Amino acid sequence: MVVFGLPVPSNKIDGVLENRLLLEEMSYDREALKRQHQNLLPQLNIEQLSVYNAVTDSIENRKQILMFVYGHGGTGKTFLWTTIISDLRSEGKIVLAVAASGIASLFLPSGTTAHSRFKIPIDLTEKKSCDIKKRTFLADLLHRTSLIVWDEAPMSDRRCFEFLDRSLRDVLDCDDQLFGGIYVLLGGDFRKTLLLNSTEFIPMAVLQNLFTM
Ligand SMILES: Nc1ncnc2c1ncn2[C@@H]1O[C@H](COP(=O)(O)OP(=O)(O)OP(=O)(O)O)[C@@H](O)[C@H]1O
Repeated sequence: MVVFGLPVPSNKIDGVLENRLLLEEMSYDREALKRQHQNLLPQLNIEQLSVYNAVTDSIENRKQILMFVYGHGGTGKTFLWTTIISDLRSEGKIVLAVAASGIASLFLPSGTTAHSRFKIPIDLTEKKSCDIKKRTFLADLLHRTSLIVWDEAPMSDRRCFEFLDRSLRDVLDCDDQLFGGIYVLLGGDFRKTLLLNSTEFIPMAVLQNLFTM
């Protein structure tokens, strides 16, 4: 760069360029996202808007939000996620959009499965946490993450949340806060659950205790 008289990138940018995971999350077309957000926001109904305001206010005020958005199919959860995600990503913030299944993740903007994103073990009986190590690209990404959106959450085994909680507390060195202090927005429909053993669900009472619903 110096030889060709070009500006040398700072060490900070070097870190981002090296980390493919971070680069992916920071390469969105922010102008296009801004336009998308400007188009979607005025269309939100009152309930969608109240969730939108709660999430954006909490991020602005740096007060952790743990929220569960419960709505049956077709009530506009994906529409709401897209509005929130386009807003935050247009401001350069990192939002990790995940879903319980691959099919559901396709409906989220740049969504992935929770298992793939957080390295949740396939066999949940074998381990006690996700395979996330400190000082890795994934740990760096999580350090910079503003919000996790987890769609179709009732379809995920409760151990997925427990493993992620445990791992984030460890990786983010924040043992006294749920999910290591990361803001978490869960959503889904309890009527759309797989026929699992009842001990594999997140009990409703636990959700009501920890999350705003
Ligand atoms: N506020 C809104 N204004 C206009 N259209 C909306 C609004 N909210 C939702 N929709 C439309 O309603 C339809 C269903 O919404 P959406 O897919 O977000 O529901 P969902 O709750 O995610 O459904 P599912 O749980 O089955 O995935 C979509 O076509 C979406 O564009």
